[in-house]
Amino acid sequence: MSISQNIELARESAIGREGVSDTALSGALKRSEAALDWLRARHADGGLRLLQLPAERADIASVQDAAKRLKAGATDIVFLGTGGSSLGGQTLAQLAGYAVPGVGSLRDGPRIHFMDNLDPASFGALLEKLPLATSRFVAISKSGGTGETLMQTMAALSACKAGGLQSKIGELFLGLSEPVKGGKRNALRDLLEPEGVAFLEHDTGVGGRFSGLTNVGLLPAAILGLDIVALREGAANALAPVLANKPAREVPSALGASLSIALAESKGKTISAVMAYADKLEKFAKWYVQLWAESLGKDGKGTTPIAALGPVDQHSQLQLFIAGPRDKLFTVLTTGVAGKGPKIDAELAKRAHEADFGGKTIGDLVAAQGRATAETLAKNGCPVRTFHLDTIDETSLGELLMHFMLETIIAAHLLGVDAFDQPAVEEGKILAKKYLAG
Ligand SMILES: O=P(O)(O)OC[C@H]1O[C@](O)(CO)[C@@H](O)[C@@H]1O
Repeated sequence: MSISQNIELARESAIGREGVSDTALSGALKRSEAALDWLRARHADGGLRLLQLPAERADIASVQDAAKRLKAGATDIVFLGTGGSSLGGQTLAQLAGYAVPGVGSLRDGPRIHFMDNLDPASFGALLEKLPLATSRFVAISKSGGTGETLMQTMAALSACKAGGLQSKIGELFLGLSEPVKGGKRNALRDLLEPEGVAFLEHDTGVGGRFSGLTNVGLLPAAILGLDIVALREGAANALAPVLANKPAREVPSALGASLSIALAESKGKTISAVMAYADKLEKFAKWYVQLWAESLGKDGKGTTPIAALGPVDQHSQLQLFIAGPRDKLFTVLTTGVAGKGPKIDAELAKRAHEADFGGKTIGDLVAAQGRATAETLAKNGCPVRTFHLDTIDETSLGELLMHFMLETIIAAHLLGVDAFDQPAVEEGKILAKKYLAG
């Protein structure tokens, strides 16, 4: 295991009445045994594809090949897709420097653009400024029918055609969507295949928000030079305790889910705030928000996820976190940054009235801040669980993603909701299409 979870600062015995009682936690852990049995059964019968992914290697070569083809001669690679068709990829890409606050644009290699939000100004500017002949477009949609992705793809196609690149569309574009089956139409395929665009197949058994470790997330990761097998190996580390038939309290994902739901049910902690102390985990927190929200928010149930980044959000949300309503469970993620980064000159530190900064590294301060935030929250009666990753690499990130996917599935069992659908978002989509047509 390359990550460790600690829930001690979320217990009533440690922080007082706002913490989880032993009785409530034990009750939820007991109920989560059924979820673990279900996961083990689905792993054995292959009924939940997500659980096969950690051991899957058959698709690695096709992802590597596609990455190599896309990268050849490319100045820019544009990912078209939204929600789960983008966030997993962004999370992995950030490990290789994509969109790391402040320094993402300094990365070597092709520029990477994830156009996950639809905005006419951004997309218009992108198409105007991109060197289209050396750009590649990857259109990702499990269903093939998401309006935002179709709009982006059509606009990009038209721009390339207008730029005299009609004969090159097959080289410039790649699609990633479910295969057509049962006569069901797939709009993305209908749009791109007649132009000679090849497709990678979206795993039919893995929903968008759970697809970060399929080719949806692994393709951008491979383009950015990450070790995609190590991502899967990391995921196996999170799955191993589930499969090892351990009791729920020894399975980190079951313990996390039980803590969360026990605190929601017994102490009204209806908000789950994740605060990561690493720029490279900023997208991870956004990915978590979609995963938790779309999987659990059903039938009047669910808890509301919040993403925060440390230390910067100490200067933004922390006041509310510590002194606002007592409705949150905090998850603080720290990494082994002590001793890392630029070292501070002692003389300069004195002149800045911070003599104690002298001889310390930036990582020393960030490590101290992560620890201090968790302890301050706890001292103020706010339940906190901590995660520590010594290194943020492919193995630990793969483990982290799988941990949270398992935790979400187990939490859904505890709440009695279906983790894998999202019926409520369909209503707005239908109405938006009606307004557009009218
Ligand atoms: O991959 P698709 O089918 O384009 O869907 C994109 C996103 O839209 C949703 O279906 C609904 O918002 C998400 O669940 C999904 O990740």
